[in-house]
Amino acid sequence: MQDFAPGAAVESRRTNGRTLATALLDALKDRGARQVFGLPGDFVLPFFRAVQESAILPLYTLSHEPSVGYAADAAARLGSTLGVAVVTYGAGALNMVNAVAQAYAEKSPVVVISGGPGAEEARMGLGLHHQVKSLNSQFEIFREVTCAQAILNDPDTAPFEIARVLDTALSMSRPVYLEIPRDLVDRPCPRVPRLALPQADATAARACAREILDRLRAAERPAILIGVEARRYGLEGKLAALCRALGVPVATTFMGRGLFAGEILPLLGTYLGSAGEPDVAEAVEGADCLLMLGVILSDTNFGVSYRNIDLRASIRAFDGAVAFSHHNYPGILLEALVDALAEIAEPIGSAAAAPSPRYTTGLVYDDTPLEPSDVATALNDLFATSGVMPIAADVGDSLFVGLEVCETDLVAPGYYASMGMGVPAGLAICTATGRRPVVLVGDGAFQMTGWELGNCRRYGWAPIVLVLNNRSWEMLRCFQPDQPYHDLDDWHFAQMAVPLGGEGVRVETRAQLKDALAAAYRDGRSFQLIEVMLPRGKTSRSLCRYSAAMRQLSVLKDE
Ligand SMILES: Cc1ncc(Cc2c([C@H](C)O)sc(CCOP(=O)(O)OP(=O)(O)O)c2C)c(N)n1
Ligand SMILES: [Mg+2]
Repeated sequence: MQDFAPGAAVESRRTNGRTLATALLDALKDRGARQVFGLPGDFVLPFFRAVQESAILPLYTLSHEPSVGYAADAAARLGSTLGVAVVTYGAGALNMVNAVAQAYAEKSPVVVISGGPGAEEARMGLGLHHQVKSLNSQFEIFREVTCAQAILNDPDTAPFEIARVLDTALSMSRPVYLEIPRDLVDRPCPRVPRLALPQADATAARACAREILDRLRAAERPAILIGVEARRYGLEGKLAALCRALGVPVATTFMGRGLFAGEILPLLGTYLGSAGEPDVAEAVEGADCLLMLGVILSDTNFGVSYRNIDLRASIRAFDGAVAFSHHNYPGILLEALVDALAEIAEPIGSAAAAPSPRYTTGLVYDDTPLEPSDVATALNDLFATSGVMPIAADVGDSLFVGLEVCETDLVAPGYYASMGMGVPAGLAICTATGRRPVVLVGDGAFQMTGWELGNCRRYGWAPIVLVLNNRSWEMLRCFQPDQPYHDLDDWHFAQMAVPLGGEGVRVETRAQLKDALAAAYRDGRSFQLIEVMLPRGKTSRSLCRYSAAMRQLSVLKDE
């Protein structure tokens, strides 16, 4: 049982008119949540009413629960804070499991709040609508994709359960699950206490930092690889300063793409193994001491390299521990380690703040038919003159086109890689940052959640949405070229934009794309859908290299 901050017990006897619902909403806001995404149902209507009437957090509803989960996940990533998804019991919550699984795999602190059966109806002994097997089935399903869970069925313990679950979401940076019985929503409830957060062991962090620096100093070719925890724990500024002080070359992982936008540090670029820039691969794979900070050891981060990284010569700080080749330091939070390293940092290498990695610009204005990488070049040209915009990229070639756009904030599921996040994440960027995003999404992924654009008008959202329409599941065709089921029909998405409340245009040439982007940038009154027609069988340079490397690797493994 975790300790509570002093005075928590005293506070617990005063409710000050708070209810279980408003105590939960206050606790979410106190811990950094900025909005609630949701889709109601009868089990959660009482809680929805409390969200609406209390106005503690703004409420945005979307049209399908996977999108609610993706939007809450994106809001969490963008703000390095809690994202909130409120859904009904059964049909709603279980519809969102995949999005929450993605948040778990990619370390995003989404708070799932599901309405649940009240005590009386639970005792009726009848199967309830939306119930699957037992009344606890949903709780058990979410246990597998979250790091902490609670059913708030006891108002006396509810404040402490809420504190335990929310503070675990923040410290682990992973999703959590709260079920709120619909007959308890308005029950009086004291303020949710602040837990006494686990104190970082500064002595251990300093000892670990000294050992790391000794190893980096002793190495001939040290390198640093930084992953998503840098964003999840809001450490990009501290890490950029540390890397400048050390003078060691830095790369980000595939999932860490978009980190350090606007920061100055010796950043080589994104490590993509043999599918990326050779000099970046050489620096990472050839390092005789690779310091990995906040990196998920996944196939998408490391799976495409001819040379396996020598993990025995690497040091990995992840999930609150630091692993060396033959020993570990448990209980070292990343921020405590970065602070300890910064205390003793000195120049080890001579890698100066590198010029920003190379990105293609100068798309020729002519009638040449478009290819996927032209989209990145056109965006780089736009950003060079108008300033960068945050990007949400879906899975398919749009994920790889996003790699070819210059450094900017990027939300993309680069590891769990579920389709459907692009448009909902773009809508979340509108609410979480107040900035106008660019969404990169393929036609297949747009068929899944693109319709959420129909919610833009009532909330005043105006994303620029680039639908890469190759009438194909093209990324799958890269892996399996000879099947007709990768061919999709032409859905003419641009023609659907106006009925959904936006503007749409179909483009086929480089000149048409440049004109459409310029017009979309000028028109912030509604969402702007640009349907980019692309040939089947053509992919971006990055996806082409990635799939070639995957094929080459599978050939090598078969030999
Ligand atoms: C929810 C979901 N379903 C299926 C997949 C498998 C899958 C891909 C990955 C490998 O798992 S890439 C891809 C095709 C994407 O098509 P589209 O959006 O049109 O993009 P593009 O044509 O650029 O490929 C699928 C179906 C997935 N990642 N996520
Ligand atoms: Mg496609």
